[in-house]
Amino acid sequence: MPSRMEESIPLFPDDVPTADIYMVDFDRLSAGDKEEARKVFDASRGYGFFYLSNTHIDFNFMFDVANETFKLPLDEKMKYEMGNTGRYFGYKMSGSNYVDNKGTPDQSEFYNVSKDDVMRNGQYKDDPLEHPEIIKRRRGELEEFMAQSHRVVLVVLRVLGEQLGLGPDVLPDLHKIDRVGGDQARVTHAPPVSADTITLGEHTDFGSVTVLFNQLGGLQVINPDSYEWKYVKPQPHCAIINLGDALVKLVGDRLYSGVHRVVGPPGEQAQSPRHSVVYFARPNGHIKLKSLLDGDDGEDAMTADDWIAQRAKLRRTANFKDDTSFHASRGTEHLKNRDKPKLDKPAREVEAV
Ligand SMILES: O=C(O)CCC(=O)C(=O)O
Ligand SMILES: [Fe+2]
Repeated sequence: MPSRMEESIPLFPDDVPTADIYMVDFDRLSAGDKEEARKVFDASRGYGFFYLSNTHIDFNFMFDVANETFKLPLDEKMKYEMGNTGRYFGYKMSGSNYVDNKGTPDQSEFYNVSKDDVMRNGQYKDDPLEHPEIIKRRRGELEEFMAQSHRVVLVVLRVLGEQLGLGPDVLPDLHKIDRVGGDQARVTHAPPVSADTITLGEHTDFGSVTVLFNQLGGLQVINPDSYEWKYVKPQPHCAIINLGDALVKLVGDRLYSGVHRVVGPPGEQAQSPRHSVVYFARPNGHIKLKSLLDGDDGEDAMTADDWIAQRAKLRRTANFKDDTSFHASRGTEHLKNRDKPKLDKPAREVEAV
């Protein structure tokens, strides 16, 4: 039976182009089902996006967190603003990132919460970050949300590593939940705008694996063959999983980080403000983003922490100068008609995981 919240959400229209992406069952995937593993691998070399059902992640409370956080007065939220230096935790005000190569400001607010802060890892053990009361109050639930999301990410990494011939533990070992890094939970808000307004500009995610929940349409992903934008239709109770550039670097371009953006919700949904809830898993901060499959010595590779800081900083409107600074802010998304991910050795038969 649909929940009250779902009943009150206007229907996603059936006359807009939607991405034909796989639905994967997490219970079956984590039990070693080969067909589900094949779908994950195919998706990771196609759109770079797939749906995941049965994640067992308690995410509904995060929509309440989003609602209450973004309703706070701007001067309260600005106490936690992340600034222009590459710090990526705290509040991002609407307009502080840009959406295109002309520097057009975005229309999205974020509140990013660090996994290490919530779990009191490393420097946060004795010195946690300041947050609005609404976030502080929910620390226990946030910790649970992060742990459950991270568990899903580790299964996805294990399955992908096996199929690339890396073995099951290599990628999970670079994403230890109790080691410091840039992993974070995010809530977002965009005001009701028309479907041709870009609220969050075209990008690839910076990290390894993203676990996303949304209720309203507006997320669009590029079809890697036709290079056309397609909507990702929200599926009730399911996560949307996508890969980020840090993982693509670790596997030497053999997987694909989907290019995506957010526009105003389509059809009747356009009158609604839009929230989304995200967990971004990133490699542990000291990990060098070098290919694990090409004998790369990593001499010129950036660390995961430096990579995030560079991208976060250069996407800020305050740091936008011209087309050159715009291109410097990018991961792999500007490579129009990117080569299909390379796979110079055949994918290994998927083994029971
Ligand atoms: O709001 C969404 O559906 C996607 C958000 C997103 O792409 C991001 O925060 O990186
Ligand atoms: Fe994203």
